[in-house]
Amino acid sequence: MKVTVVGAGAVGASCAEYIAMKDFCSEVVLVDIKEGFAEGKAMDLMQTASLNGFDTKITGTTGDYSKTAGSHVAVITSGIPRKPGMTREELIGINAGIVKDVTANLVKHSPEVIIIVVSNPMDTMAYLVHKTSGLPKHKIIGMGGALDSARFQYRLAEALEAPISDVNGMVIAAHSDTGMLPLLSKATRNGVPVTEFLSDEQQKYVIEETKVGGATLTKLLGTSAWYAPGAAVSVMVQAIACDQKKMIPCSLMLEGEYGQNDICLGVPAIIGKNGIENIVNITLTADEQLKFAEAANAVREVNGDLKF
Ligand SMILES: NC(=O)c1ccc[n+]([C@@H]2O[C@H](COP(=O)([O-])OP(=O)(O)OC[C@H]3O[C@@H](n4cnc5c(N)ncnc54)[C@H](O)[C@@H]3O)[C@@H](O)[C@H]2O)c1
Ligand SMILES: O=C(O)C[C@H](O)C(=O)O
Repeated sequence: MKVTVVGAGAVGASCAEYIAMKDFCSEVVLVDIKEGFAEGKAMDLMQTASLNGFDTKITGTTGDYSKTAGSHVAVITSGIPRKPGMTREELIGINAGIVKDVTANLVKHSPEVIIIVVSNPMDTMAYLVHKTSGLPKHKIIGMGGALDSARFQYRLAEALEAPISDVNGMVIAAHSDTGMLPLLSKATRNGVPVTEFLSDEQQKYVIEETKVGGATLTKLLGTSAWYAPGAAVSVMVQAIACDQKKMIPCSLMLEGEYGQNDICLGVPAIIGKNGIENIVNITLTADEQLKFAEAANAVREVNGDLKF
C-alpha cells in the first residue's frame, strides 16, 4: 500500500509519522512545494525507524508527482493554516487554488487514488475536489469528523471525570466553529447515555468547547493543531489500507441523504478498501436536524465563493 501526503508541514508530517508508527503501509511519499522540505522531513522521519521499530519507507519530493504514481491513498494537507482570530473559511482564497492544482497532479499520476482532504475550509475543499477531480464520489473523503469526535470525547471525559476509553461520541455536520454538531444525545459512557451523568450546564460546556476546539488550540499555539489532526488522518488511512469497515464521520458528497444535495458535509460512513463503502443514516432529534440544515446553508454559502 502506497500513500502520498501532500504538504510536509505540521499536519502532513504528523500524519506521515503516525502512519509509519502503525506500520501498515509499505510506502509513504511526502510532497511539498518548498525546496528540500519534504525530502528533509522524510529523512528525519526515516531516522526514527530503527528507534520506533517500523519498516514503512518514507520518501520526500519537491513537487515531482511522478514519485507519487500508483498511490492507493493521497492525503491533501497543502495550504495555509489559520492564525489566532481567523476562521477556517478565511483560508479559501489561497487554499482553493492549491487544492485544485494538487488534485489534478495526484489524479494524473494515480487515476485510481482515494483522496482524503484535510486543507481548510475542509468541507468546501472536499466539494472542490469532487467538482474538479473526475473521481467517483466514494473516493473523496473529507477529514473533520474523526478529529472533532476525538475532541468531543476529550471534553466528555473531562466533564465526566472518566478515562477517555470509557467514552464514545460523534460529531457530524460542518468542520467549522459554528457548524459542528456534537451528538450529545447519542454519546455514552460504557453504553450509558452521558446525559444521565452531566448537568445541563456541563452538557453546554462540552458542546461549546468541542465546537471551538480548533480555535482554542490556534490561540494557544499561534497556528492550528497537528498531533490530533495527523492521528485522525492515520486512522482513516488505516481503515482503508486494512479494509476495516470502520464507522467514521467524514465529509462526503450528499445526494439526498440527511435531506441535502450537492454538498460535502460530515456524516457517519463505513470506511474500507474502496473508500466510502456506505453512508450511515442515523436518526437525529428535531433540534439536531435543524442544526444540520443550518450548517449546510453556511457551507453552501462558502462553496458559492469557489471558481472552477
Ligand atoms: N481538516 C482538519 O481537521 C484540519 C486539521 C488541521 C489542519 N487543517 C488544515 O490543513 C492545512 C495544513 O495545515 P498545517 O498546519 O500542516 O500547515 P503548514 O503550513 O505547517 O503546512 C502546509 C504545507 O503545505 C505546503 N504547500 C503549500 N502549497 C503547496 C503546494 N501547492 N503543493 C505542495 N505543498 C504545498 C507548504 O509549503 C507547507 O509545508 C491548513 O489548511 C489547515 O487549516 C485541517
Ligand atoms: O482549527 C483549524 O483551523 C485547524 C483544524 O481545522 C482543526 O480543527 O484543528
